[in-house]
Amino acid sequence: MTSPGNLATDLRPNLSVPDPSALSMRLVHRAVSDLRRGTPVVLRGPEGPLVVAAAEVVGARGLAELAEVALAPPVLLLAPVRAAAVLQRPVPQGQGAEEGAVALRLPASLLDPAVLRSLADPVAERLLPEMPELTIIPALGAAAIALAKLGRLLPALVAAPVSETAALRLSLLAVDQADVMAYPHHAATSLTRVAEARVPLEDAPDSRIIAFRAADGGIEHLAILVGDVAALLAAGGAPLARIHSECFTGDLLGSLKCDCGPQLRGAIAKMHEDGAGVLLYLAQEGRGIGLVNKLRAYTLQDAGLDTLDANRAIGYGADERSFLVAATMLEQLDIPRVRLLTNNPDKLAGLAACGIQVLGRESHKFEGNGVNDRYLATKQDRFGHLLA
Ligand SMILES: Nc1nc2c(ncn2[C@@H]2O[C@H](COP(=O)(O)OP(=O)(O)OP(=O)(O)O)[C@@H](O)[C@H]2O)c(=O)[nH]1
Ligand SMILES: [Zn+2]
Repeated sequence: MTSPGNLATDLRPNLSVPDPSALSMRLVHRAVSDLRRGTPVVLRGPEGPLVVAAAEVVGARGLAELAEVALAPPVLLLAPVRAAAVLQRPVPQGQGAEEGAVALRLPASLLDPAVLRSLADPVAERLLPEMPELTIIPALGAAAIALAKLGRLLPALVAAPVSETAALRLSLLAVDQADVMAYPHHAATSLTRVAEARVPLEDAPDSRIIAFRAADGGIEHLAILVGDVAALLAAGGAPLARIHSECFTGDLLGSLKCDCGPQLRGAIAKMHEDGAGVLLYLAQEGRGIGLVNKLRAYTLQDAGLDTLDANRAIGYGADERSFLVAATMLEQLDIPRVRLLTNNPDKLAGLAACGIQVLGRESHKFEGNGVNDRYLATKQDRFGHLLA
């Protein structure tokens, strides 16, 4: 008979076989959680370690911890567009603009949570009394901005060179810059199916929902399978597919500001009419900037910016999504070829680049409603969305 001790030994994973991606993902995921709660973290890179804290959420305690371990006065890392807005002048080439982060020297009087929030947030009241000087920390700055974006925080961080020994004394987490940059790829390729169920839908009674979770334990992505996709593929066909990024306002509340609600329901209805199809419902709210930032972007749109410039003004790219998530899900669903319902050329190119055969495109357009007309026009004029 096997004793409980032996059984435990048999089930123990072989820790002598390293799984670097699992370890690095775990660290990055923890670092993101720390940043979100205002705790500083250490970022290791070729230029030496930096301690960073998110300007949006850091409080007096976080700033005191940062000061305790810093080897030099802190700077504020900002995305170039935000830095230019704070300085009220363009950030010249060679000053971090092309590296993804610009560092502003922070006089001690500005090391205050409310002032930092106002520097980070284009929607907040401007509290900056004087113009700070520009300094540059190129590569590590870019990784810090990337870490804040992973946490869907405003990409603005207080940062300073750090003594790792001092950081260890305060139990601050340390993470490698390369791991931060590799994280999205690892998360997308580590998705596995975790649950599924038959869920009859109003527009497609023969539907199943399948949930996928990444190895980091982050938010799940969903696939909605309509009809018998496997049978269609076995007969040599290519099913309709829709990559739909989550939109709380449009999908759930019927917001008039976008076309997501009609696109979601419309795609499912089309798949039912067509006999089968797959809709990938991706946890990439607001083109990957998150709901909180999308609300900020909406406020900027009310002040006159379009949907693209509003994203940039808060320090994010126009579209932060990666469609590797969608390709991994299709692969796991054994769907190697699709006809894509979309007007977005990036989705076609993104899927094809990840090895999915995109055998055709079906236009997926809905009439404007009077409120979303400018949004739809911007998608066409500035994102290059296809006309028909
Ligand atoms: N940041 C930001 N995101 C928005 C805005 N309006 C809608 N979104 C998001 O855009 C995403 C919807 O885009 P998709 O439905 O994938 O469509 P698309 O990229 O326009 O391409 P199509 O396939 O042609 O529809 C959702 O995540 C929405 O939350 C906005 O003004 N700002
Ligand atoms: Zn929407």
